[in-house]
Amino acid sequence: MGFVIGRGADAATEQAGHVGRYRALDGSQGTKLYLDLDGPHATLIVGKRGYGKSFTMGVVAEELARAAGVTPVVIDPMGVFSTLAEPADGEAVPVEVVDEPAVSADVLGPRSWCSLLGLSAETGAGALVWEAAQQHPTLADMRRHVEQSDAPDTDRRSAVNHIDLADTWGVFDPDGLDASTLASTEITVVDVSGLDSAPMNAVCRGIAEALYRARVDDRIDRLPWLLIDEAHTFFDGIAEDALHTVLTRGRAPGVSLVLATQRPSAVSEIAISQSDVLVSHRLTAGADLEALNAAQPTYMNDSFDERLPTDPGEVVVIDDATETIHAAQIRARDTPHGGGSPSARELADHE
Ligand SMILES: Nc1ncnc2c1ncn2[C@@H]1O[C@H](COP(=O)(O)OP(=O)(O)OP(=O)(O)O)[C@@H](O)[C@H]1O
Repeated sequence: MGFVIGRGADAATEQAGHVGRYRALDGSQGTKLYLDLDGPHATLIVGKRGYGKSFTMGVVAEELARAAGVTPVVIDPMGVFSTLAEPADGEAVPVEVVDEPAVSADVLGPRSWCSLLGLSAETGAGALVWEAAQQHPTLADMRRHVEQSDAPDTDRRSAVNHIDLADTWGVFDPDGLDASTLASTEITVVDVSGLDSAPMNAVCRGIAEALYRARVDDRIDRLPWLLIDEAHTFFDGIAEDALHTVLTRGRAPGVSLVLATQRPSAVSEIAISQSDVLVSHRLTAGADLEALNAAQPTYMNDSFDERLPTDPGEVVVIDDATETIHAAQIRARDTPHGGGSPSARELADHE
C-alpha cells in the first residue's frame, strides 16, 4: 500500500512505478510513493544543479522500462542515461542505447528549416530553402532543388552552403528513428550529447512528432513516454513547437512527457501550467521560484519556497490530479547513476 501520484491513496499499485517514500520530519522512512504509469501525464522535474533531477528521471526511466504497454524514450543531452543498460539490482531494466541518432529531414516544415539554418524566409537563400523543404523529403533532394533553381547565384550558393552544413551534423537520414523503431518494449536512450543545440533540437523534434503522430494515426499500440533532461535547451530551439503540441494535445492520444530542468523559468509557461505532476528538488534562484509560485495551485496553502527540501534526493511533489502535495525521498537507483559532478578527491583516491 502507498500513495500513487495521479491516482490517490490506497489505490492499486499495478501499472505504477515505485519512485520513493514519504519523508518524515524525524528522518524516518515513510510509506511508499508510486507514480501512475497507466494514463498519460505531463511531469516537470525541477531543482538546482546537483540536487538530483537526473537521478530522479533515471528512477522514473527504470520504472517505465519495466512497465507493460508503454514505449519510453529518453532524450539525453548530457550522456548520463546509458548507464541504465548496466546490470540492475532486482528486476532487469531493458534498454536500447542509440549513440548516433538521426531523423528524417521531412519531420521539419519549411519554417523550421529556415530557423534551424538561421535564415530569414524573407531573404533569397531563405526563400529557396523554404521552397525546397516544402517540396522535398530528403536533404539530397532539397539540395538538388536549390541547385536547379533559376535564383541568383549568390542565393543558391548560400542556400546550398546552409543545407551542406545541416548535412555535416549527421542527424538527417530518411531511415532515421521513427515511431515503429521506437515503439519497442525496451526504453530507448537517445544520446544527443555529442550534438550542438540545433541538431539536438532537430532530433528531439523529430522524435516528439513521430511519437505524437503515430498515436494520433493509431499506428502504435503502446503509450509513448518522452523523457527530456535539460529541457530548457529544447524550449529555446525548434523542438519547442513539438513539445507544446504534446503538452497541450498529448493527453487524448496518450503521449506523456517528463521534463527535467534546473531552470523552470526558462521552459515555457505552457510547460509549467500543463504539467499535472511537479517534482521539485531544492531550488534557490529567485526567477525560478517566481515561475513556480506564479503557477502555484489554490490547494497549496503555504508559499512554494516554504515547502522546498534541503538535501539531494528530497522532493516536494504536487499532484494536480488528486490535488495533493507530498514530501518524499526519491528511492536509490537500481542501475548506476551516470551524472553527478566529478570530485578531485575521489579521483585522487583512485590514483
Ligand atoms: N534520490 C537520491 N538518492 C541518493 N542520492 C541522490 C539522490 N538524488 C541525487 N543524489 C545524489 O546527488 C547527486 C547529484 O544528482 P544529479 O546528478 O541527479 O543532479 P542534477 O540535479 O541532475 O544535477 P545537474 O543539474 O548537474 O544535472 C548524485 O550524484 C547523487 O550522489
